Parts: sequence; structure tokens; C-alpha cells
Amino acid sequence: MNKPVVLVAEELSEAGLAVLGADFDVRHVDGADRAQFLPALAGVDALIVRSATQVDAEAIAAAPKLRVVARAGVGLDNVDVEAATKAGVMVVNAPTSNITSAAEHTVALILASARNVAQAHSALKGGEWKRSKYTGVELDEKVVAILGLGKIGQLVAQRLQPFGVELIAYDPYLQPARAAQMGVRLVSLEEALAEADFITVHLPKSKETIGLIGDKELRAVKPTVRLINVARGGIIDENALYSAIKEGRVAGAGIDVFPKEPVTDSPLFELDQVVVTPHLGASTHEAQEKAGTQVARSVKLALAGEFVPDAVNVQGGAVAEDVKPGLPLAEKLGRVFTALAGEVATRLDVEVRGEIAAHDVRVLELAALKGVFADVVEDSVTYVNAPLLAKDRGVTVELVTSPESPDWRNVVTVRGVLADGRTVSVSGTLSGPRQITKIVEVNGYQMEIEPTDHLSFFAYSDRPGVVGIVGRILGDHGINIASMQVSRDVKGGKALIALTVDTAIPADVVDQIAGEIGADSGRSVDLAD
Ligand SMILES: NC(=O)C1=CN([C@@H]2O[C@H](COP(=O)(O)OP(=O)(O)OC[C@H]3O[C@@H](n4cnc5c(N)ncnc54)[C@H](O)[C@@H]3O)[C@@H](O)[C@H]2O)C=CC1
Ligand SMILES: O=C(O)C(=O)COP(=O)(O)O
Repeated sequence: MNKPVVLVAEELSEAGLAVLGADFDVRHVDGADRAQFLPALAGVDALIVRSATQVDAEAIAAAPKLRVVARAGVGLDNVDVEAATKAGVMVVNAPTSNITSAAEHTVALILASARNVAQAHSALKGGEWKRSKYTGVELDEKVVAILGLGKIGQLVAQRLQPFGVELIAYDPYLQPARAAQMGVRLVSLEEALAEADFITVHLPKSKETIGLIGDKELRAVKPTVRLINVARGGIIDENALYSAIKEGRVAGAGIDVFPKEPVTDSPLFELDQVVVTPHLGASTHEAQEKAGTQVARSVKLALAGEFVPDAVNVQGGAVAEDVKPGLPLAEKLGRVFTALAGEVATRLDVEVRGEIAAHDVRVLELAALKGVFADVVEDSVTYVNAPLLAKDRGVTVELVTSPESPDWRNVVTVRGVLADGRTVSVSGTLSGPRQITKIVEVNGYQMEIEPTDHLSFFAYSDRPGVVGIVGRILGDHGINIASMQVSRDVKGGKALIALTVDTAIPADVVDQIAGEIGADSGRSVDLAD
């Protein structure tokens, strides 16, 4: 069988490639070369990128088999996450892989800018012994403003504290108390601009942040200020920064990122007061090893159809260890539900009862939805597109949780209302130390049956002889019964036979059984595929 194809579009660490191992057909392409990149996407199951590859709607459309885009780093501004989600493609990143390296590079650029290291280095290597020209400034007792006090911003704050600086930050999404715990005073952008001796940017690239520091803002800063950008080009407007330095309104800058990359002709390059690096914030062996191995592991999980903790476009949030075994259970229940219903419900409740309901179990709703649509749509149903399939079909979905369980067990129920008003439900649990999946309820009938590959249900009026008829017909067709249970509401009332068989029951045999026992309904579901 052909191995899943993983296209590596930018440099991935050896450690990351080793995690992929021999399980995949690993191919390489220059993601920055569109003429090469787009054709290479045909037949690709997973795509691994960094910051130089534009994974836009065109690229996603060129990869009809694509199931996951993995960004070996933090920033996702080069990935059209919305387009990926619409296409049912999971997007994952490595959110902590390179934050230490980026924070350390920030400190490097702050010090290099403060002490004119790069400029003095070039002059001396060029034969000039000049000292007063490169007189710098201390960090001690200076004010450092951090724009974006997130993972990297916080690491920068920690690393700068020993330099005796006063730390302030602008981050409207952070609580002042949380910042205070880090020894940082939250301020407005205006206060940050007015008070700072150093301004360092650690913001994601977004419509909000592009141009955040423009001409107006650079007229509100101290003329001795130095600006550092190890986040994304364009957050500090490059032309405004150039003019501010040329006019003596800004003392200097340390820039690692640029509006368009690669770049060799930025106006900033002609300014002696600016130290630059070619997007090196994450370029350490340690960061690349972490980023590569983390995304490789995510790719393996995604291609195995499993839940991926670092997925950014899956609603399920973090998944507690206790919840994870419920994922295949919920998915199976979703498939059984649709087989019983014979159609897509207009409304679905996914109910989680028991101890695991104390956790965030939104991912179980996703898994159930994945199962509900698994046998309904041609395309592969993923944690990403399952909610979109429900929305597109006008199916309202609700997650219901209750730490109280009908018995001591964790029970997941998929319950739905069909177009004609009928209700269908199926519940399951995980039983015993081996966490075996058991169906414990179907349409209100209690049972305890393991949903193996071939499962069937027949609803009928309770009376003698029915089990024998079912056994005879299956025997006549050489179909062996693995397990069978009868459940009824009251003696002589309505009953349900649930059975698992070793080989699939053909539709005509299902109809024959239903006909001979006068069944209200007969349903089979094959979970094998
Ligand atoms: N140069 C390089 O090699 C690297 C660059 N980066 C860049 O650094 C950025 C930040 O990374 P992390 O700290 O991990 O992200 P993060 O998401 O942990 O932190 C971002 C912070 O910015 C804040 N924020 C968002 N929008 C804002 C706005 N409009 N105004 C003020 N604050 C705002 C958020 O509240 C959050 O606290 C990434 O998005 C990426 O673009 C990350 C790694 C390496
Ligand atoms: O992780 C990020 O956001 C970065 O900017 C790192 O970019 P890179 O992977 O080095 O191209």
C-alpha cells in the first residue's frame, strides 16, 4: 500500500525527519518557489512549512488529498487557516518550540543596538579603530516597553530583569494583575511610547497589528528610543522608522523581520543606527530540533485520524488524558447513530455523563460528529470539518455534560431528532481495565454489547421464537453470530435485538430478517472500514 506523502517545503531538522521515519513518503520542495511548490502538492497528505512558504487558498486547492498543514514554529500568518478549515485540513503549529530562541535573539538585538556591536564590528574589520563614534547606552535603570506580553514577551521580560530595567507592557488582552506577577506594569500604547527607552515587539501579525507603530507613534517617542522587532515585519512601519531615524527622532533599531522576505534592499539597510538579521529568531539548533520533532509527531497523529493537541483549527481545546479514550468511543457511537437513523438528524445532542464530564470534553462532541458524518460524505471527515458539515446541513449540535452518571461509569450518548420527529439515541461506555467499548443503550433499550466490525439491530414486538428466526436465517447464509442481546421495555411489549456477526450481513438478508420477524426496523452498521 502506498505510504502517505509528506511534503517538506522548508528546512526541517534531522530530528524531525527521524520522527517521520520510514512510515511516510517524505518529499522535499522549495516552498518559496511557487512554480515548483504548487505542482508538488498533488497527492500530498501532509505539508510541513516554516515562515517562507505561503500556504494560501490556491496552494490548498492544489492539494486535494491534503489532511494537515504543519507549521514548524509559532507564527501562522503564512497559512490561510480559514481556507484550510473550509477544506477540512487540520492546521498545527509548534507553539513553544522556538520561543526561548526568539526571546534570546531579542536580548541579543537589544544589546547589539544599545552598544553598536554590529556597526563597530564592521568598522574595525574594515580597518577603522573608532571608539567614541560607537559610544552606546546602558540598559540599567532604563524603561523597556514590551508590545505583546505573550509567551515570548514574558520570556524577554524575565531575561531583561537582571539588567536593572523597568518593565512596562502594552497588551490589551492581559490582566494587569497577571502582568504585575511578572514584575511588569501594563500601560496603554501611548504611555509605552512616551516612557520607553527600548520598545520590543512580540505581537502576532494581524490586521490589528500591522502598522501599529507608524509615523504618528514614532512622533510620540523619546528621541533616544531604540526599537526592536523579532516578531513580524510591518508591525513597525519600515518607512516611518527610516524617516524617524534619519530625522533624529529615533536613536536606533534592531530588526529581524521584514514586510517581505527574503529582502536585500530594505531602506533600513543604509542606516548605520540599525542592526539587522535575516529572520534568525528561531534559527538555533535547539529550536529547530523541537519544532521539527513536535510537528512531525503532530503529522503522524493527524494522518492516523487521531486528535492533535497542537491543532489550531479544531474546537476541542486541550484534551485531558482521562478524556482521550473516549474519542474512539464517541466516534463509533456517531457512526452507529447514523446507521440507526438512516439519515442525518436535524438536531444532535452529545451527552457526556460521569467523572470525565468534569474535564473539557468538547472534543468528544467533535469525535461524535466525525462519526455521524463518516458514512454520509465522500470526503474524509476530520475533527476540522465535522462541525462545518453539521453547520452546512443545518444540524444544530449541543454538548450536554453531567458529572452524575446512571451508574458509576462514564457514559457518552449521541441522541438526535430526525426530520419526521423521531428520536434516535445510542449510548456507550468504556469497560474494564482494557477500556473496551460497550454499547449500553439504543433507543432507550438497555444492553451491554461490544460494537465489533459488524453490528445489527432489529426492533420488533416481544414474543417467543424471534431469536430462533434470526439465528436460522443467518445460519442459512453462513453468517456466524459473535454476540447477541435482547432488550425489551416490558414483557410482551417492544423489544430490540442487538447482535454482532463475523461477516457483514447483506442488505437483502437484513430485509429478510426484518420481514420474517415483523420488525419495525432493521439496521446494520459496518465499523470495519
Ligand atoms: N522572528 C522569529 O523567528 C520569531 C517570531 N515570532 C513571532 O512572535 C509572535 C509572538 O509569539 P508568541 O509570544 O509565542 O505569541 P503569543 O500569542 O504567546 O503572544 C502574543 C501576545 O500579543 C498580544 N496581542 C495580540 N494582539 C495584540 C494587539 N493588537 N495589541 C497588543 N497586544 C496584542 C496577545 O494578547 C499575546 O499576549 C508570533 O506571532 C510570531 O509572529 C515567533 C517566534 C519566532
Ligand atoms: O515561529 C515563528 O513564528 C517564526 O517566525 C520562525 O520562523 P522560521 O520557522 O525560522 O521561518
